[in-house]
Amino acid sequence: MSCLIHVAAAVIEDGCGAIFLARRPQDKHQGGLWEFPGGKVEPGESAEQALYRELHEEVGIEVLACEPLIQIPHHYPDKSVLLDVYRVTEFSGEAHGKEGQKTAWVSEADLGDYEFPAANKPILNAIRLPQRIFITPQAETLEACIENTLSACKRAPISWVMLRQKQLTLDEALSWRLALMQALDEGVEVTLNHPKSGAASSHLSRHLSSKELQATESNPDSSLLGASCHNLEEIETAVRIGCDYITLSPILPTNSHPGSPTLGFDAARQLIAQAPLPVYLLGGMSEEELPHALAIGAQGIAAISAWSE
Ligand SMILES: Nc1nc2c([nH]c(=O)n2[C@H]2C[C@H](O)[C@@H](COP(=O)(O)OP(=O)(O)OP(=O)(O)O)O2)c(=O)[nH]1
Ligand SMILES: [Mg+2]
Repeated sequence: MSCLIHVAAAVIEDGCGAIFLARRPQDKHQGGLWEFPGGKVEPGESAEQALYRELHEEVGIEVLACEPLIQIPHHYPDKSVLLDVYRVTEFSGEAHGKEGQKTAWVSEADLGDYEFPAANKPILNAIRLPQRIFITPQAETLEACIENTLSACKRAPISWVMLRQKQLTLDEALSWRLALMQALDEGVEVTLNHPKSGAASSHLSRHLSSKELQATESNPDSSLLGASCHNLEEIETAVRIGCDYITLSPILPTNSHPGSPTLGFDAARQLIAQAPLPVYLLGGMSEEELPHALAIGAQGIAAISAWSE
């Protein structure tokens, strides 16, 4: 860990859906690529202090409010960095390229048009992914599944649903997914968690069990891919095959697996620190646990019963 260069970087938001980017000078490491402004944490500084200083020096703003977004350890051939990324939600001053660098306010949807250093892929995922994943409880019928999901969406601002109905064939699961999408508000993502999902058409958001993860060579297309992980080895596999996010479980005891060993928040925190991708805590999670999950660096929580009656 000691050879990692600690860097504080900022996702500066204008409150209307745009994010401020700067272009790295040609002569610097990763030169010519777009970046989230920031720089190296100096000895004696906290990451947050470095963030405030760098944003004052590089883009001429004073940070008024920020929150941790994600930490990414990344190894380039020539150096290793630990990107400590914060969301800057309030600031004073007008952001501009104080050191002559090119800058742009870019809408979240257009971030994909910009070329970033390789370490930044997880930042882009952390920006676009929500804090909650609702996993559908096993349902006898499609109608019951829709009903369960709609009622969960009424209890919390859920914009991501994982359709997990292991009793269905792949074709049935695909048609349930379409029906579910039609029943939900526009913009709610439905990810398929099914043992045969690899055989479905590409461009489908999919979630792999840890067993399927072991059998997957790489992310074959650019669609959103996630995996269930329980330990560091599985996390490393998920990163290697190009997963966009993972769930980490079991965090706390659950009714569905009484007596099973759990990770707890401390082990989860240590695993998250080593995971260069957004992590959702799973197992015994509820709205009350969400702030705790965010505080240890998780992207959010995934749950079945948290938002059910
Ligand atoms: N600020 C920033 N750095 C990034 C991003 N992605 C990424 O890989 N990096 C890497 C590139 C550099 O190796 C390192 C940041 O160092 P830096 O060159 O910005 O450091 P600095 O502002 O303190 O400038 P200096 O010491 O070179 O004068 O982190 C990103 O999005 N933002
Ligand atoms: Mg910099």
